[in-house]
Amino acid sequence: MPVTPGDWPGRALTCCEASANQSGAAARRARGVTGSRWSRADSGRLDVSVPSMAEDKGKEMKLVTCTAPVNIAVIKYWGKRNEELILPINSSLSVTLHQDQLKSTTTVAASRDFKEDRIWLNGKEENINHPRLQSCLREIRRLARKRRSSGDGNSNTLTLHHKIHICSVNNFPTAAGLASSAAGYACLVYTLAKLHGLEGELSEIARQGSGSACRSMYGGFVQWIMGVKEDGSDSIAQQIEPETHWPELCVLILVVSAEQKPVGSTAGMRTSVKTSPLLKYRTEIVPKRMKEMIEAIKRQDFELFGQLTMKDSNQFHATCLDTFPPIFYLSDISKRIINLVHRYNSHFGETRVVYTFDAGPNAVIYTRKQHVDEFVEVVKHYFPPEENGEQFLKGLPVNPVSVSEHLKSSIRMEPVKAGIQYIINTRVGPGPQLIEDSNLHLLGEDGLPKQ
Ligand SMILES: Nc1ncnc2c1ncn2[C@@H]1O[C@H](COP(=O)(O)OP(=O)(O)OP(=O)(O)O)[C@@H](O)[C@H]1O
Ligand SMILES: C[C@@](O)(CCOP(=O)(O)OP(=O)(O)O)CC(=O)O
Repeated sequence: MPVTPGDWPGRALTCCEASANQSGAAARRARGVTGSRWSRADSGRLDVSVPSMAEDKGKEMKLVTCTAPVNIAVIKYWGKRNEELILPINSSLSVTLHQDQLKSTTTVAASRDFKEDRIWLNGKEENINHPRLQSCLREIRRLARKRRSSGDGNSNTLTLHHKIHICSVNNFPTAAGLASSAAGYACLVYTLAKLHGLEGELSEIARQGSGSACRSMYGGFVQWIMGVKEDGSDSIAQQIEPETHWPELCVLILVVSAEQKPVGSTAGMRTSVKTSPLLKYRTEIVPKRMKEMIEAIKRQDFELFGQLTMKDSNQFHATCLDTFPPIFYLSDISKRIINLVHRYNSHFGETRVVYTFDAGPNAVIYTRKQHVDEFVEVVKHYFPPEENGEQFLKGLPVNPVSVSEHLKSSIRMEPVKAGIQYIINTRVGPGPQLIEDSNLHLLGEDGLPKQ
């Protein structure tokens, strides 16, 4: 999906939920809906009210909208021991990115007038029978029934019997190695939980949409504990520190390519599990790395955090190369970025910037506030943006500074024009949010995507 400049300015969001009482006409429209045709509610205002049991007997549609963040692992998850339940072969750890820059937004509507469950993703109707989507829907409904029968919480009986419509958008490229599945499934599970009035541990369900999604259920610094139980009930995410813990930590995403990647994470890790001896060795190394990484984060030790992050990214990509046939996620530009980071750090004799790469060529750079301006300038110098290209710097503002000749002579690299398409400047952020403003629902009064 192309990213339009209008996607970038962020908005702080708060909580609430809304239900729309449909007019008879709107309800009839929803009943008559077929195929993937989009139509727009012709009468404007949504009547926002919390449904009561009396209203339940009438034509009632309950709408909930939430957002969820992307997370980028510093200790990577790669490989499953159970494909169906999505149970990993090692624990992993990530940083949740701020939703002012990158987020999924999902609206779920429940109505007795809906004939079937449906989903629209980034403006296009998708198959609701996708097994991972079905796992999330099934598990949320199971949890809602369980909570209801145990009289726990305020689980909402109204919505349990109704079919639902789901509409979701990402404000960044989907399936391009920017963790859209993590934000997307976390958002879906969180929104469904709000619809059913469910609180508490939900990462076990998000995990069944996409493994890395369980970590997007929390803000700040998050570990996914691999667990040992066969039913996966102990394979859950846990927050290590909240988003406020390390205020100097900054994140730059260097987008090399926003194209869909040739080998998806699911297929890639499946082949690695079958063929890579290095991946087996990795499972022995990760437990110690996890401990050290948690310590580094707690102590705000950037040197250790950085060394572990880069080594873990490199080992993940070495595992991909050790897979047979090999998987290449890093491009020549990615490798140049790796060299640039090492030369930059060695010029200063300390770790100032660190890289990590997921299943794609885009670099995620972790650094501290005091180095952002200079490093962005260095990136611009070695990867000069295309004139008339799209806006190069998105997200948080950066102050222009000059790069010293001394630094340039240490780095000594040939600039590559337009090697990097754009940079997203962001920071550590909170977990999923419920949206208060009913104007922001992605589904209209008729239960169909607004155009
Ligand atoms: N907002 C969303 N709501 C529901 N599902 C989504 C959403 N966004 C993405 N997905 C699902 O995730 C899939 C993309 O996942 P994929 O792993 O291929 O890419 P990625 O998550 O962007 O990259 P990576 O996991 O390697 O960082 C989509 O095809 C779709 O099925
Ligand atoms: C390289 C990674 O980003 C892999 C993410 O894999 P996914 O979570 O997308 O895979 P599935 O569980 O099959 O959906 C590393 C990470 O995020 O830890």
